[in-house]
Amino acid sequence: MNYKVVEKFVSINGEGQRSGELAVFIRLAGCNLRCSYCDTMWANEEDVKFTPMSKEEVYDYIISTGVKNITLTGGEPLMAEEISELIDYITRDESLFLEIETNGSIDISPFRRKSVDNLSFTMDYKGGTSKMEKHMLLSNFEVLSPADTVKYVVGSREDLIKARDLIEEYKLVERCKVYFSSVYKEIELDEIVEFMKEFNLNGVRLQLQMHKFIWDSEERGV
Ligand SMILES: C[S@@+](CC[C@H](N)C(=O)[O-])C[C@H]1O[C@@H](n2cnc3c(N)ncnc32)[C@H](O)[C@@H]1O
Ligand SMILES: Nc1nc2[nH]cc(C(=O)O)c2c(=O)[nH]1
Ligand code: SF4
Ligand SMILES: [Mg+2]
Repeated sequence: MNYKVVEKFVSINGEGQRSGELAVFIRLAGCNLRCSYCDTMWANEEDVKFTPMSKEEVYDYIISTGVKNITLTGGEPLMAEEISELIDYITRDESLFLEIETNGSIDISPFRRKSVDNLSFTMDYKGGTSKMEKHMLLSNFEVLSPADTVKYVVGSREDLIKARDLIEEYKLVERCKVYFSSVYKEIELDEIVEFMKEFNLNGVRLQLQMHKFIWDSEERGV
């Protein structure tokens, strides 16, 4: 089985629990959603150029970098055929830590491995601004573990209000990490902070896409 790799690179992880640390990025082609704000829509085009790589070739590339954090992303990585083989192949090396960026529309339970503790999901909840909210699979909230993250990429107060409601309904802060991220340049960052203060959102963390402060926001391979 070959995976459609559109990008592979080492950078600083700009998002999530390991942001600021080095990470190897494996970006796969294709996505089942079309978020209004997607900053990687080029990877989802039908005719996007990719390098077909086997799980062994992906693993060998990862090892060649000497970097221990891996971010498997896309596009939507969990929609790739036989993706669990790649996930299992990478995580069998306990010196590596695999983080999967996923869009919240795909059931993550088949990929959860009880015995594996070097795998974490960073799962979006797509709010109204994305125009993809109807695709959210709420049952995923029951599958998340303390190692995982729910990421709300917010572009409006309505997105924030929905996030707050779900955080409360599913007691998410007790279940996993909860991050707010801004749709890039769509919402004033202090509006998010004021919202967190207004509703005493203890345990929720505001993240900024660090890589967009280091490089141009359109830059690829970073
Ligand atoms: C490109 S997506 C790929 C993984 C997966 N398809 C998803 O959406 O979670 C990686 C992350 O970038 C975020 N993202 C995409 N476009 C963005 C933007 N314009 N501003 C902020 N975050 C963005 C997504 O919400 C997601 O958390
Ligand atoms: N530097 C950097 N960090 C990231 N963390 C998650 C990313 C993603 O596109 O999934 C990403 C990305 O595209 N670049
Ligand atoms: S799910 Fe992720 S890759 Fe797909 S369109 Fe939305 S942000 Fe882009
Ligand atoms: Mg990105």
